[in-house]
Amino acid sequence: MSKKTTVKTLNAISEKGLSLLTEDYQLDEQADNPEGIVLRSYNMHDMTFPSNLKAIARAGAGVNNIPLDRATEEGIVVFNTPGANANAVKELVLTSLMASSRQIFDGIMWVKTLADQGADVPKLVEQGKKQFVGKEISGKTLGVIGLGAIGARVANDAVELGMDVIGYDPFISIDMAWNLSRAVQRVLDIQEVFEKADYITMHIPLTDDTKEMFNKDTFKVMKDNVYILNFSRGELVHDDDMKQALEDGVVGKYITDFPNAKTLTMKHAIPIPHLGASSEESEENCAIMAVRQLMDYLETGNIKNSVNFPDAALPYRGHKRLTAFHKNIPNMVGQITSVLSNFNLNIADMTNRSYKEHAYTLIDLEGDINDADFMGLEDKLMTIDGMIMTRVIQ
Ligand SMILES: NC(=O)C1=CN([C@@H]2O[C@H](COP(=O)(O)OP(=O)(O)OC[C@H]3O[C@@H](n4cnc5c(N)ncnc54)[C@H](O)[C@@H]3O)[C@@H](O)[C@H]2O)C=CC1
Ligand SMILES: O=C(O)CCC(=O)C(=O)O
Repeated sequence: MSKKTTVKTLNAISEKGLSLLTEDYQLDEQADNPEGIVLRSYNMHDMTFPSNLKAIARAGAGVNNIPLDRATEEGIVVFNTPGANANAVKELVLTSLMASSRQIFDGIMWVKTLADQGADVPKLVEQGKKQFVGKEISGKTLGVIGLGAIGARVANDAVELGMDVIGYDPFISIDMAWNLSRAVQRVLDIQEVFEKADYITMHIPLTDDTKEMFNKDTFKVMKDNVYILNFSRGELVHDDDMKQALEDGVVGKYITDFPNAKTLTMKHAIPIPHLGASSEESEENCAIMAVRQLMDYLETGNIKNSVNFPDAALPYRGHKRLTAFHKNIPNMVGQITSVLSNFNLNIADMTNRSYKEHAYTLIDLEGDINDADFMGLEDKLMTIDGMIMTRVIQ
């Protein structure tokens, strides 16, 4: 019996996805040395990668919880599931936008304080409700920073709700640009969003460039009483500056899906316990996509939706296949094919794709090849300068 491939989960992953793992796999939450890992927001930064680990599948969008550079250096592919939870996040953004604008959260908290007022409750409600007069969003300006899977959906639906929408994304993909409503006004300078918007929602990854993008300098430019929605990552906002801006009334409300000890005590902050992607549908979509991508890579070497390797695929026709991940430098393919010819192995098909400083080569080998024909092949390939990882799939 051939050895099963071990997959470990680091968070609760929907059964709809995990049940796709066939009998060739064993799912083991305690495994020390799995070939694949599936996770959601688990922080992997302090984790040493197991020696057998080949792939990490993030059931979700953000990958700031995974040490990408280290994974790349160790030849471990990292996947995410673009768009799979975007509708869930969009719905919660729009819910929060409307609910906060109508002071629903404050109103609910207040009305609960009347619990011991007996028959007077209806009268007190009618007297007290004037504290919670809100604003309609129709006709107001929404600034959307980041027009990817979530931002584009939020922008389009906000247009349908009667808002004037300004969008900023200097790196927008062609697909997203096509999907964007023509009523969304795209701007090239983020300052324009800060200056004009009554509500600002951010849908960007956390990177060195975006960290604390919302700070006292950017608050200075914004309209007084602007509402800020953060369903992206807590670290995009400078907490102390936000606290001050809320106290000064520069920011009217801060709705954040990423509570921490500071935001929980901020006046006018509305903390949500990271529920953006927590819908049944989104959890299933993400798990199914993550597990499929992981299995495809482990079984065929094909890559789709990686954040650190190039996407690459060859139709898998049962050939013995060699995969190699290496530096994107001249003559790597030449050196690989030369090693193959020294081993008397003939190429049936191949592809080579690059992403930034790295490249990935998939080679199908022709004919009936025995295990013995591969003896020493991977060791030899690993002696090529710039080679990071090789794998024979048989
Ligand atoms: N609250 C939650 O549960 C969830 C949070 N997220 C967060 O939302 C973020 C966005 O998710 P998606 O829309 O699915 O990702 P995406 O990759 O589809 O879109 C991100 C967009 O941000 C743009 N962008 C990057 N840097 C930018 C910058 N400096 N200024 C303006 N635009 C910039 C990119 O060009 C891209 O279009 C994720 O990175 C993650 O951190 C995602 C899913 C669930
Ligand atoms: O898995 C989750 O609940 C978090 C989703 C998220 O933050 C993301 O996809 O970036």
